[in-house]
Formats: sequence, structure tokens, C-alpha cells
Amino acid sequence: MPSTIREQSRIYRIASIPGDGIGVDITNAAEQVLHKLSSASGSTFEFAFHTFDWSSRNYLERGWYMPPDGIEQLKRFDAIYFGAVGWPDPDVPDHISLWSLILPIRKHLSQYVNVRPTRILPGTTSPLSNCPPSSLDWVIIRENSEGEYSGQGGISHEDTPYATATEVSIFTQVGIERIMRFAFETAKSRPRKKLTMVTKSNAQRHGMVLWDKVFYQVAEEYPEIEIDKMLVDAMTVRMVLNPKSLDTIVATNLHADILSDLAAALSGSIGIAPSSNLDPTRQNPSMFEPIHGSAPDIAGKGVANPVGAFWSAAEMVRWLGEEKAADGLMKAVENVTANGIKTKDLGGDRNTQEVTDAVCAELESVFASS
Ligand SMILES: NC(=O)c1ccc[n+]([C@@H]2O[C@H](COP(=O)([O-])OP(=O)(O)OC[C@H]3O[C@@H](n4cnc5c(N)ncnc54)[C@H](O)[C@@H]3O)[C@@H](O)[C@H]2O)c1
Ligand SMILES: O=C(O)[C@H](O)[C@@H](O)C(=O)O
Ligand SMILES: [K+]
Ligand SMILES: [Mn+2]
Repeated sequence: MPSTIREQSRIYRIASIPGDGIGVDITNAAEQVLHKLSSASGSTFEFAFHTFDWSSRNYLERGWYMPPDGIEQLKRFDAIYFGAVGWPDPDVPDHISLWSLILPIRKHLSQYVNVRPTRILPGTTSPLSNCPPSSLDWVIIRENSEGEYSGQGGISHEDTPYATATEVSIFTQVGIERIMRFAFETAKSRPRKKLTMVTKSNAQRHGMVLWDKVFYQVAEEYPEIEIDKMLVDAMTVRMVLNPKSLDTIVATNLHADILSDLAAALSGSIGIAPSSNLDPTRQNPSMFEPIHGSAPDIAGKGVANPVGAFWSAAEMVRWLGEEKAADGLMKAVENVTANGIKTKDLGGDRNTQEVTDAVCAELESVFASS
């Protein structure tokens, strides 16, 4: 092919769902950085964002979050970028917002894995004393489709003194096996080849016992992986007192939700932590979002930390197959934190837009020197 013909740019179609509160600010920041990533890295690929105005504010006005064919619409995209959903009670109860938007997407698009890495970024510190960056480098693999989030149960005698409610957890052989396999593969891809499985099979004697059993079954296929098992209560102690002893962690939907907020705090702030909601079969688009929520206490102030949003964007870029670009984006983010350009939650004094501008400027330098 004559060299004068420019290679056509790959176009990634991204469904963007900013949602509520700081979800809107950080999605906007992530889009700016992704456009910049495309141009700074040589324009071999581009992002075409389509924004869906599915939010609590619109729900209050029109009575719905997603239209009836919302999931079908999302299936047409290469990936989904998500901000946050949830608005302070009593306007919209949290279970309505979660179960009208984020949870149906995770479930109907078969995003049964949620990957939540945690590291201490350059220029930031852990609230733990004696915890250098080398002592905290984890990946939490969260089961993302069943368990405590199965949504089964009900309430009877509602609004009487005899109100009775059930919240049924469901654990299936298929569901456990597939998350365990993903966790072992993740552990295998990391230098330490170490997997810690979290459970509560002392008190919960059916589902959690099956969870343990399947873990040991799958472990037989991975003799090279060093394994251990923790009860979730003791796990919180170990995360705080002996972070270095951990590497890859697998836990149920609820346990990993809680442990990943703790992990984020131990690495400096919930504002830096990313997540990837994956359909590993790639039959459906995967969804990328910071682990934090809509943060009503700081919403509208322009001060939200966008780092978790950028890290999630980098994981999306990696999932789309642009490894080098993903590495470049993380390098730019880490150079910016290393230079002390940080929001208040990380001890800095910059706002969301200032950090975003700094990452965009840093992307130019990272790719100019590569
Ligand atoms: N996946 C999601 O969209 C998701 C995740 C968690 C919570 N939620 C929802 O968000 C709402 C608020 O939940 P919450 O208060 O329990 O959790 P949250 O994560 O929104 O906030 C917890 C605390 O962390 C701070 N924080 C969070 N993100 C930050 C950031 N990027 N920069 C600086 N500080 C940050 C907040 O200011 C707040 O003090 C609720 O409606 C909840 O259901 C949604
Ligand atoms: O899944 C949940 O529990 C919520 O959406 C949120 O807390 C999250 O971690 O994604
Ligand atoms: K989120
Ligand atoms: Mn959470």
C-alpha cells in the first residue's frame, strides 16, 4: 500500500452514562482525557461517545431511568462508560436507583466479573503507617451477577409491626466456577501467583460452603497458584495490618463491594479506585466506572477526584485492545499525582478540571517521548 494513504482510524463506539452527582463531572473529565489520548497517541483510534441521559433527576421528571429497550440499545456499543447513580433520600430511594440502572446493566449484559485493582499511586500516601507503595498492590475480583445481589426476596405485613422481609442470597455452581476461574487466571497473570479467597462459611452454611468447595475444585487446575482462605471479618484486619501478604483476592458480590471501598481508602482515597464490569465472553459490551458513588456531599462543587475515572477509562482502553494507549494514560495520571497535582481527598488543592487539564498536558509529553 502506498505510504501516502493514511491508515484509517479505528473508531470505538462508547455508550456514556454520566448518571448523577459527581458521576456527571468525572464522566465529562474522562471523555476529555480519552479524546486527548486519541490525538496525543497518533490518532490511530478515536472514541465516538453517545450520551444517555439516564439519571435520577430525569427519573423524577419522567418516571423511568432506562427506556424499555435500553439494554438492547447498549448492546450496539463497543463499551459502556458509567459515572454513578443514586440521589439522596427521600427523593429516590437508593434501592430504586441501583435496581433501575446499574444492576440491570450488569446482569442483563452478563457482566459477571468486576475487577477492582488497588495501588498507592506516586505522590500519594496510604493512611496506614509504614505502608510504602510496594506493600499494597492488590486486585479484587468481585462476583458481579448473583450472591447477595440476586434480588430475590420480599416483604409481607408491610407497614405493620409484623413486617417481615427476606433477602435471599443465591450461589450457583456455574456462577461460582466462572468467577473462580477468572480469579485464578488473574492471579496467574501477576508476578506473585497468589490468590486469597474470602468467605463467611462459618456462619453461612450453605451458599458460602459451596463457594469454598468450588474454590478448592478449581484450584486443582492451577497448581502453580499459591492459595489461601480468609473469613471476611478477619480479612479486614489482615488488609489493615498486613497488606503486603495479599495480591489477588476473590470474594462474593457484597463482600467484595465492602472490601474494595476499604482497599481504596487504604490506598489513599476512594476517589482513585477503578472498576471493570466484564463479560469475559465478549458477547456483550463491558462497562467501566470508578467504584465510588454520586457523592452528594461534594456534587456540583467541581472538586471530585477524577483519577478513579481516568483509571477506569484506561482499563476500558485496554479491554478494547489498545494496550499501549492504556499504559500511556496510566503513566500520564501517575506523573500528575507524582507532581503533587491532586484534589483535596488526596491532600491536594486542585479541582477536577485542573487535574484533568494536567493529565491532558501530560499525555502530550508521555507520547512525545515514546
Ligand atoms: N456504582 C455506583 O454508581 C454507585 C457506587 C456507590 C454508591 N452509589 C450511590 O451513590 C450515592 C452516594 O453513596 P455513598 O455516599 O455511600 O458513597 P460515595 O462513594 O458516593 O461517597 C462516599 C464518600 O466518599 C467521597 N467521594 C466519593 N467519590 C469521590 C471522589 N471521586 N472524589 C472525592 N471524594 C469522593 C464522598 O464525598 C463521600 O464523602 C448513593 O445513592 C449510593 O447508592 C452508586
Ligand atoms: O454494587 C454496588 O453495591 C453499588 O453499585 C456500588 O456500591 C458499587 O460498588 O458499584
Ligand atoms: K460508579
Ligand atoms: Mn460499592
